[in-house]
This record gives sequence, structure tokens and C-alpha cells, in this order.
Amino acid sequence: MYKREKSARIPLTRGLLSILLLSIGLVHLKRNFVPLNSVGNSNNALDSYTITPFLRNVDYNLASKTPPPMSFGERKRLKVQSHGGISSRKLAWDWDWIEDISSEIGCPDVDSDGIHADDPKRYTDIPTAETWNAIYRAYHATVDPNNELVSATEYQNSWKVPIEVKFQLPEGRGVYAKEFIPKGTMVWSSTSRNTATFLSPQDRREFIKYLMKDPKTRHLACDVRNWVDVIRPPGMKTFVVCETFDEAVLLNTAWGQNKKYQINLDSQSLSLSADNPDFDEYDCYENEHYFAARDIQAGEQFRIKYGS
Ligand SMILES: C[S@@+](CC[C@H](N)C(=O)[O-])C[C@H]1O[C@@H](n2cnc3c(N)ncnc32)[C@H](O)[C@@H]1O
Repeated sequence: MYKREKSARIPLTRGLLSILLLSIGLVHLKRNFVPLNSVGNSNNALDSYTITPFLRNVDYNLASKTPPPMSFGERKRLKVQSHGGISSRKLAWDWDWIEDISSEIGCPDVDSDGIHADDPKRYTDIPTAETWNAIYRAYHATVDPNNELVSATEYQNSWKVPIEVKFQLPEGRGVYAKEFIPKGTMVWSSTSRNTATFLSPQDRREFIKYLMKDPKTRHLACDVRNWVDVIRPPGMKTFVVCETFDEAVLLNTAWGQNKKYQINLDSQSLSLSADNPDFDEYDCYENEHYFAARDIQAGEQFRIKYGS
């Protein structure tokens, strides 16, 4: 009797368990079911700031890179020529657009009255390797992917001496020597690795817009809009927009404070050898290198002459 009762209860328990498992399965299936016609629907729940990085397949292993038959500079010149370059300096600066976008982002004007710590969007962030890499990614995601001018490949330390970036009023961020540097020491070099090239104002717009799309990089758009430079490669009629993506853009100058500061870095144009992958005779900064113009003490701020 006892045995029969027990054996009758087992199928009943099993049956209830199966019904329970089946119900759980159905609920799970319903939750995860995505109708096919909703795939790719732009009205889905994606945050409008979410961006799918469209990164070029860049060979980051530059150390093992065999020098290309043509130097970076030669390729750049051909590219600028085939592209038509940017016809005028005014167009290359594209100030109207930069001004528009600056007011749209709410960028404070760093040039009019210096940098203030109480500025709501103050330029006090000390960039880290992560900050620079976000900028490099935005650049690679927005320049023409067929452009074989892989400049500004990846953030790396371009300083030949130990440095520190600090914020100090009234100049804002600046670059400081961490050790004593004897006169004549090479301190920093501009190369195709740390300097981005934009062959059209549109590329630069896309780059800044890309930074603006992501809340994590939006504030960087204010910074990068100021770091731009425009050059005309030697022997060419058209212009190129250049932008260095490392601490060199944070170098202050000597003006202000009754000119009590002294320029302590000299800029010299010096070609690297043609078999160096960084070689670029049409470099945005014309192979600019900074040298200690005099002995520089540990803790002293580096200062360059602007516009030289
Ligand atoms: C290339 S940025 C240098 C980095 C800048 N300090 C920052 O934090 O972004 C140039 C700006 O730095 C500031 N600056 C540079 N040298 C200065 C000086 N001697 N006195 C005051 N401000 C200076 C000016 O606002 C200038 O427009």
C-alpha cells in the first residue's frame, strides 16, 4: 500500500516538474525573442550617443615595420597633390565652423583672458595615455580609411627627457622638466607618429564631431580645436591641417606676467634619415625638434616661442 502510494506520487511530481520547466522555458523564449523586422531599426533603444568605432586596421607594431619604398613625406605629398589639398589658409583654418561648434559645445575662450580655474568648463584636465588614445581613435575613425598616410598611429612618449604636466594659474596646464637638462639636449621631436594630418577641413570636422558624440570624449573637442596648425608643404600651393596629439600641445610661452618668463626651448628643423619610418620631409611641423636653449633646472617649466 505504502509502496503503491509512493509509486503513484512519483509520476505526478515528474509531471508537475515538467509543466514548471516548460513554463519557465516559454517565458524565457518570449523575453529574448526579437522580431526580425526590428533588427537595424534606428528607433531601437540605442542611446543616441552610442558610437560604433570604425577603426582602420592600423599596424601598431611600428618597431618591426620595414620602411616603405617611399617615405611618409613623399606619400603625403602625392596624396595632397592628388587630393587637391586645401586651397586657402582661411579655408584650412575654417574658423567660422570652429567658432560655431565652440559655442555649441560651450568652449571657454582660452585666448581672450587666459584660463580660469572657476571656468565651468575649465581646461584643467591633465591628459593621460587614455585621453590621448581616445583622440587617436577618433582621428583614425574619421579620416578616409583608404588613406595610407597612417600618421598619428598610437600615443607614445615622444619626450626624450622625463616630464610632468601640471596645472597652474594663470597659464593653465604646462609641461615641466622632472630632471636637470643640460643646454643643447634634444627634448621633443615632431614626427608622423605624434602628428595627425587632415587633408580636408571636412575630415577635421568629422574628427571633432566624433569626439562630441561620446559623452566620455565630448570635453576633448574644446581642447583639440585649439591645437590645430596649418602648413603649406614646401613647394606646394595648397595647405594641410596638422595637429599634434601629445603633451607638446600644452607647452606655454613667455608672454604675460610682464614677460618675466624666458623661452628655454629652441625649435630647430632637422630632417630624420629617409629610412626612418617617422621620416616626413613634409611634416606638419617640418621636422621640428625642441632643444634646451640653456641649462634647465628640475621643476622648471618648458617654454617655447609660439608661431616660429
Ligand atoms: C598651446 S596652449 C598651452 C596649454 C594651455 N596652458 C592649456 O592648458 O591648454 C596655449 C594657451 O596657453 C595659455 N598660455 C600660454 N602661455 C601663457 C603665458 N605665458 N601666460 C598666460 N597664458 C599662457 C594661453 O591661454 C594660450 O592660448
